[in-house]
Amino acid sequence: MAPAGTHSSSGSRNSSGKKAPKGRVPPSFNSIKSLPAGIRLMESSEKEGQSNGGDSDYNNLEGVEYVAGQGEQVNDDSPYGERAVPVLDEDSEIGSSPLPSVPSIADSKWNDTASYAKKKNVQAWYQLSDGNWELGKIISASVTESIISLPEGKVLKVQNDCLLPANPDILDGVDDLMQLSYLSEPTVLYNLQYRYDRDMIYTKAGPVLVAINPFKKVQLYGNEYIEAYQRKSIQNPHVYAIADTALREMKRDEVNQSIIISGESGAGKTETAKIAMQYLAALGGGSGIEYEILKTNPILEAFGNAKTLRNDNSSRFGKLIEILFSETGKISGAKIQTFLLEKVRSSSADFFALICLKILVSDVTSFMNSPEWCNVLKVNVRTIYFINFVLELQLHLESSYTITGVDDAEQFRIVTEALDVVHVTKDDQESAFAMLAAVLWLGNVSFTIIDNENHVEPVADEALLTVAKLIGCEVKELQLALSTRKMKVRNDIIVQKLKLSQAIDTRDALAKSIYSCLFDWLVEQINKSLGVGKRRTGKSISILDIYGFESFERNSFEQFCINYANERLQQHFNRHLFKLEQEEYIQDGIDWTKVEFEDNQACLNLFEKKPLGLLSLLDEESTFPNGTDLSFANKLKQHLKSNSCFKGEREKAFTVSHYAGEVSYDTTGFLEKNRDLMHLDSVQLLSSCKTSLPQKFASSMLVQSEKPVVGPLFKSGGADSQKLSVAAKFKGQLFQLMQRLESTTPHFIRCIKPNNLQSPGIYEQGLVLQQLRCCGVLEVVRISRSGFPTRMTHQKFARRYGFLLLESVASQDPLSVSVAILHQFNILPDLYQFGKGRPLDRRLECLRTQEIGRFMAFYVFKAVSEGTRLGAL
Ligand SMILES: Nc1ncnc2c1ncn2[C@@H]1O[C@H](COP(=O)(O)OP(=O)(O)OP(=O)(O)O)[C@@H](O)[C@H]1O
Repeated sequence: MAPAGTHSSSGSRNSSGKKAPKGRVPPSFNSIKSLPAGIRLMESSEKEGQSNGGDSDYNNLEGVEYVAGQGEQVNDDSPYGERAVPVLDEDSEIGSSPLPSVPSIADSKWNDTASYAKKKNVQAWYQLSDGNWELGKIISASVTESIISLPEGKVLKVQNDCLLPANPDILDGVDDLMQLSYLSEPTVLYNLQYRYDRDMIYTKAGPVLVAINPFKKVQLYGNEYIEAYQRKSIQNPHVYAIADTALREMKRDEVNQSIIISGESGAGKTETAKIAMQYLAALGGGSGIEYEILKTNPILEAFGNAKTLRNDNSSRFGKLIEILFSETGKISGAKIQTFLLEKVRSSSADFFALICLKILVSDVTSFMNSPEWCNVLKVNVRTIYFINFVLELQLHLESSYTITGVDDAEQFRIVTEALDVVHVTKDDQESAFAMLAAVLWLGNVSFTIIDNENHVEPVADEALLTVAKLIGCEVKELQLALSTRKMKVRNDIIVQKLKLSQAIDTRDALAKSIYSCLFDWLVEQINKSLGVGKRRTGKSISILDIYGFESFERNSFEQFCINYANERLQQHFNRHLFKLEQEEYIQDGIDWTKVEFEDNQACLNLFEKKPLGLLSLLDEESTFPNGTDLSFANKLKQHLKSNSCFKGEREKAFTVSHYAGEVSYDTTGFLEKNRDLMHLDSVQLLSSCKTSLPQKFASSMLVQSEKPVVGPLFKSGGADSQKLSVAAKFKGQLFQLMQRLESTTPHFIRCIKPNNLQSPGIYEQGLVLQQLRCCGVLEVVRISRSGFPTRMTHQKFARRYGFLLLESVASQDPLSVSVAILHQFNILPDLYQFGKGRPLDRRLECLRTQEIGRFMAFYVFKAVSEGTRLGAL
């Protein structure tokens, strides 16, 4: 697998061979390819070769006919409302497509159909040497080879098994990938690109919503659209549609819901989460609390996001926001939980410095105009530019920290206004900004060597004095905390002087701790403001915005944690979409061929197994005072070499086979980041401060270290704070999260980044494909299509179609009515199946309706759609 972060940009603008869109078509309320609005394909005049299914007459579109009044049925049982399935003749070639799975080049059916293809001037996908797919026209074909012409006039002779069939033009840009007759990597890529080129950034992949980041404003949002989705006058895939379904299902089933948004950095997760929140706020609002909830976004973004190489506004934390509803369906409050704030990202404190800068100093203009703020923060524009963290940061990013197109002064105003809305008092705001300024100034604290053993002392300059003033401590105390460490030896306390590197580490650790405590404190303030306390009565919708799978050239502890979290989330995804689906069929006695899917349990075991899993071994090594990154790597190789998901690499590296591909980790810094030690001297310093926030931070650090914990505690150097390892804490949070998600009905949104330049209009095939593979989109379509995507209770089926029966069977039970309908219209038995009925949920349903609820499922996609059947009837 090519690493996502290092993927070579082999794609190009509109690089597929299909004709480029003629100008941009603004998205209209009716999607151009939501075919259910009454289009059906007539039988092709030429049916030859239909049995092998790969030989449709793509160019013959005269057969498209409009059939009135067939697109209005809403399928209440479908997770995302009405299915947008093309209405096709029962035996039309699209309906009878034989390709429910993603064929590899080797499985191509092309050989069988080449001669027909040639005769009908069929098009096919051909993979170029750069990995991109192009659409070629078959000029001539033999049993094994074809001659194809590519868009730029190139003519090639290729092996037939290097070609993949293309879909007929009528399927260009369909709303749901499930509708594609030929489902393969190029057809999926092309369909998504077709839509993306027309600003239709949302596409369904069965039950999953795929969202492609447009990197520009698209006309798809706002009240008009919200109302249209609420009224269901628009059926196009959208985040609003997902939020609407979640809201309806929460009310209907009285079950908590979750919207799980994933994707790699810059793919659009946070924006998507905000769009979902916007919809929920519009529909469930009224009390005013929704306004507060929306205002949490600028605050968390200001304090927790940073400009990175991949995203100008990258969230450096995972976030779960649970929106609570009253029994009447109105928003009553919310609760935010954050995960693994990335203060560990860099040992040189540059990331959190960047965050501070974003709030404090990127707002240069307003600082110039605001002497009061400068006074509060003890900074001015000139000094800011000379702060060490900033210089380090500029070097690190090789670019300026300023973000093009962002009005800093306006952003600063938005953040302070949002803090007002969530009831953070002006005094608290001032203290919070002072803490950020202290973090920045700490970066400027320098040291002089005072003896020939390289011991140091902080220089009592402007930086040191300002930090002391901002946090409210004596300068002397600060100097001591940064240059000495108290050690307990038997009953005596020994004061050890620090060497330069130790002092720098201590300084940076203090800065990081202040920053992360400040972030936690802010989240706590927000939760207090949004909390419903005992008033909580109804259900909730949780929105999870969490970093996706990461694979870079160099992968460290952060990628290790992030990818572990993604393994768990992938299992959740698998469980819900594949496993539960299959289990349901088995329970219902539905006869179906088991569809295989990648189960990632083996990889999770590699991480979680005790005592010989990656996490346990990491914690064990972190507790050894003499443990090093190298000894950790060696231990892994010693104990895990026979594990099929693990591979030892040279020196300090190892490779894990994740569901999304292999990732090699470099263990450099693993132990230090996992221990994340905070020296007691620094905690004591903060608790001795006269200002309230540092005192609060100190006590929360102490509480954390004193908490009874399950997992290893770190105690090194005698007097250091004992605490849970970062990995153990992360695992605990992840387990809690999974438990919470397990009790909800999930809705999945997969965000895709179309290019690494963060620019509109560029669609890099390779990059998109890589992400589609990583998030299992192709797999989910394959599995959903090969099952029974439409299910109805017998009652519903009988109610809906019973009137079509020639003889009145009103007195009969719903099952008999259903059977009669299917028999009357000679519906082929392989197109549907009757279920046995569900032991629990269906029985409850029965109790509710006082009817015998038995369950029936029938094929939709393999041959006909529900709409087609109506047409046929
Ligand atoms: N629906 C959208 N419409 C317009 N622009 C968008 C949309 N979604 C994302 N963007 C643009 O892409 C940028 C990155 O999106 P976002 O911050 O949501 O990514 P992310 O997946 O949350 O990244 P990270 O994991 O780094 O936080 C946004 O700042 C915005 O400019």
